[in-house]
This record gives sequence, structure tokens and C-alpha cells, in this order.
Amino acid sequence: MGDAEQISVGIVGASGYGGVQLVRLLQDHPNVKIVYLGGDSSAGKPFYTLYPHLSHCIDLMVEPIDLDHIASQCQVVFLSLPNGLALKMAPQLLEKGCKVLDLSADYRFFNLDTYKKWYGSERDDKEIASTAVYGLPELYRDRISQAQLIGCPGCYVTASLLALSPLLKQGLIATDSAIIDAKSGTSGGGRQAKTNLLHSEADNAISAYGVAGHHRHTPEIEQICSDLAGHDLKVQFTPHLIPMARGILATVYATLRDPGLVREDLITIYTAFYRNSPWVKVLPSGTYPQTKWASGTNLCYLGVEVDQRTNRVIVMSVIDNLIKGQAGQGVQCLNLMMGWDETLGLPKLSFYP
Ligand SMILES: NC(=O)C1=CN([C@@H]2O[C@H](COP(=O)(O)OP(=O)(O)OC[C@H]3O[C@@H](n4cnc5c(N)ncnc54)[C@H](OP(=O)(O)O)[C@@H]3O)[C@@H](O)[C@H]2O)C=CC1
Ligand SMILES: CC(=O)N[C@@H](CCC(=O)OP(=O)(O)O)C(=O)O
Repeated sequence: MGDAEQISVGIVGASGYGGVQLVRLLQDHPNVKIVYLGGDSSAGKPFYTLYPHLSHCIDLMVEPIDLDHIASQCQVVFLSLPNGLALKMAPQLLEKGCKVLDLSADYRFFNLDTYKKWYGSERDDKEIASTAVYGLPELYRDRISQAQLIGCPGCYVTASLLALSPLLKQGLIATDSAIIDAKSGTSGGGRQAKTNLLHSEADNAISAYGVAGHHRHTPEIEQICSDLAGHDLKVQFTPHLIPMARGILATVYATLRDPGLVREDLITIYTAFYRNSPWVKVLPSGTYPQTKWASGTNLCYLGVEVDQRTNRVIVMSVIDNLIKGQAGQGVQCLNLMMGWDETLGLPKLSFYP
């Protein structure tokens, strides 16, 4: 595709961590041209003043948010904003013919009562929301390719669901037995200043939060797990903040229905489940992933183990929270929506060490 055929893309929330990942990924994408960057407090500033390391490759200003102007400039719009804002912008952008990919939680829920319970915002966009597709390509590839509006899942949920999906789809684990112990780097909290993300608070420390079903990702994980299993189920999800900038490790435990299954059986099942998923790598027997392997890439690495003493399967899932857990997921969905190769423009090799 030459320059003339590149599609025009805008990023609303360009100054945030999601925004700057999108700039990096889309700048390298052969079929895309970034034509608009939007923001709130950063509006009016050249983008390079926010991220000086990009001054040699992007010279756009951050503009205030004017939906008519965005729609007149862009065929595709990424919304990378705090929860509760995309729902006010997506309907008008769609009506004006844009494709919209939202990185927040606004379009992830099948049932808007669940959204309201956890996020508080009233909805007057129910009809539009009903057209949104959950943007996890490994599960909903066909629907994503037909959609105009995508609600992309975030970091914890992506790592957790990729670990659990084969087990649930094949009915391999006891109902409600799944426990997700997940750890995130501090960039998971975004670029806006928050006390718990200060270096002096987060460094040399590890702590759980949102314990006992109190994290807003619990209902989102349960929604998709229930969809896969074909019945309502519950999971135990405990997130932790750890002192590193980027990366997520989700270690998932569940009780196997069949006590005869061994590690090699599970690896065969996982490998078959993800055989057409270029961004998921099932590791060889006895190999457990590190966050470093996925850092900067759109990959998810899965290590699979069985403890025959306790009859539990243990799946270790790592992703980069800002790539497969956020911006890369959005670009992977865009590739599907446009009928392009799912891997186009996305990084597959980390820096190591
Ligand atoms: N960080 C992560 O690992 C992940 C985050 N997400 C989700 O992605 C979304 C973005 O997260 P992240 O990039 O971390 O957030 P940041 O806090 O880093 O960035 C937020 C962005 O939103 C913009 N913004 C805030 N308020 C307004 C407003 N009223 N109008 C217009 N723009 C506004 C900010 O613009 P300005 O600076 O100009 O005010 C900024 O660009 C969130 O919904 C988050 O939950 C999803 C997966 C992973
Ligand atoms: C470390 C940290 O603060 N993480 C954030 C997760 C951010 C995120 O990814 O949220 P969404 O997936 O809903 O977009 C949190 O626990 O709220």
C-alpha cells in the first residue's frame, strides 16, 4: 500500500501512555498515517514537547477535542481516555462514518447494568453499545473483522483470559475453581500522577489491592469466562502492584475435572487452541515465562503446568501491559477490521536482556 492509499488515523488521549504507544506503533505501520492527536490539558502543545524522544519523527500538535473536526480528518479513531469519556464520543464518530477502537472499559460490557454498577456512568448510547465487539482477537476474531466499534480489553483481563480460555472452552476445570494471581508494573496506572505510583511508594514494595472481588476487572473477566463456558461462573482475581515500569504476569490456578490429565496433555490442548493465533506462544514443557520476554512486543507467552498432588493446572501468562494489554491489542483489532494481516506493523521481538 503506497502513501496515497494509507488510511488516516486519529488518537484521542495521545499524551497518555496508551497514546504514546499508539503513536509509536502506528508510525511504523505501513498502511496507516497519523493525522490527528487530541487531548485535554495537553491541547495546544506540540506532541514532541510531551515526548521529546519522538521529536525526530512526529511533528503534530495535540489538538482540542472537536468531534466534527476529528471525523472530517480521520477514517479510524483510537480513544485512549479515562473510563466514561469514550461513551460520549463514539456515537457521534460512528455516525459520521469513522471506525472507533476504544481502549477504556466503556464498550467492553455485554450488560450495561454491570458497567453502571462498577463504573458509575449513566448510558444513553445503548443502541450503539449493543453493536460493540469485545476486542480480544484470539476469541472474537470473526466478529472484530465485521465491526465498526471495538471495546478493547486491558492488561490484566487480556493476560488472564488468554491463560483461562482453552480450559473453559473445553470444559476442563471445575466451575468457579479458577484463581488469578496477577502482578502489574506501575505504567498500568497511566501517566497521570497518583500517590501509589510514586517511585518512593512503589519501589522496594509489592502489594495486593482490590482483593475479594473488589477490582473492576473481576466482572469483566467473569463475563468472558461465562461466555466461553456457556454458563455463569465466578473467578477469584487478585491484582498486585510491583516495582517495574511495564509488564504483567498472571498466574492462574484451577482444579482439573479429569485427574488423569498431565502437563503434556494440556500443552497439546493449548497449542491446538492457539494454532491460528500468531500473538500467543505456548511454551515447551517445563518452561515458564518472564515479563521481559514480552516487553515491547504484542506477544503473550503461556507456560502450562499440572500439579498432580493437588490436581490443579497452573498457567503462567505474560504480556506487555501497554502493547498486547492496550495499544497493540487495538492495532491488532484494526488490522482485522481492515482485512489486513493480524501481525501487520506490530513488534514481535523484545529487547533482551
Ligand atoms: N496503562 C495501561 O496499562 C492500560 C490502560 N488501559 C486503559 O486505557 C485508557 C488510557 O489509559 P492510559 O493511557 O494509561 O492513561 P493516561 O492517564 O496515561 O492518559 C490519559 C489520557 O486521557 C486524556 N484525557 C483525560 N481527561 C480527558 C478529557 N476530559 N478529555 C479529553 N482527554 C482527556 C489525557 O489527556 P491530557 O494529558 O491532554 O489531559 C491523556 O492523554 C484508560 O481507560 C485505561 O484504563 C487499558 C489497558 C492497559
Ligand atoms: C497498576 C494499575 O493501577 N493498574 C490498573 C489497570 C489499568 C487497566 O489496564 O485498566 P483497564 O484494563 O480497565 O483499561 C488498575 O488496577 O486499575
